[in-house]
Amino acid sequence: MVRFAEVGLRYGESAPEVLRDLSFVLEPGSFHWLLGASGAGKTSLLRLMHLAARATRGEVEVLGVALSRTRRAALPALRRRVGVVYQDFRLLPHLPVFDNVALPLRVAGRAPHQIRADVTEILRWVGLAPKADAMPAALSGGEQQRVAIARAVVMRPALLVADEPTGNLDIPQARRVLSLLREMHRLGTTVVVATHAETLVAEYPAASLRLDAGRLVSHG
Ligand SMILES: Nc1ncnc2c1ncn2[C@@H]1O[C@H](COP(=O)(O)OP(=O)(O)OP(=O)(O)O)[C@@H](O)[C@H]1O
Repeated sequence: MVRFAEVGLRYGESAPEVLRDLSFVLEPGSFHWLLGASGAGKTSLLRLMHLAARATRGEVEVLGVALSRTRRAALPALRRRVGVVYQDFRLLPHLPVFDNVALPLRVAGRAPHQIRADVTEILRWVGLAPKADAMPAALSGGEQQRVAIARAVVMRPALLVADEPTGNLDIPQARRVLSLLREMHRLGTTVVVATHAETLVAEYPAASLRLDAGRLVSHG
């Protein structure tokens, strides 16, 4: 579950709040679009959800953990339960596909045979098993995004957030990426997808959070 109560965020002490008075609950296993004009605060809201930023007021609870009452030392373990996908993929360019996907498992200290099995399985799931040894630059944008999704879900996160994941893709590639995010939802993951892609939203009507100038203007 994700719960925000009266949350505000400002970047710097004298800066204005970019998120204001956000209160909502996302039930476990739900799928939400995150909508709003450019600058409305979508990326900032997702950063709070994947613990890349800390609320400057109010309470954020991620997967049942109230962050204001949590020691810093406990955050890496919580972070490992949240998968993140970005518009610009953020793959490591000097590593082949397999190693990009293996990275979170290596950081978590998993055994090599387990890493091989998990990465092979997840690459098959995103349809990229034959590209395991390819370098990211040799892949299409859609393929790179599917590698990024594989890396985000290889730790089997309970929460998956995607920030404009189809922004750099054409419609067929975007549909394929979205179908993977939907499949994660079908498998029980809580999923939040920020997007401007009204075509995709129309094709897949789902609950949404809509921001306007840092405020939540609709949820449902
Ligand atoms: N690191 C930062 N430092 C200072 N201000 C920031 C920072 N990141 C975002 N902002 C400001 O916060 C506000 C919300 O930005 P944010 O990126 O969250 O919006 P967004 O809805 O994701 O926009 P877009 O759709 O263009 O990506 C903007 O006014 C932006 O300038």
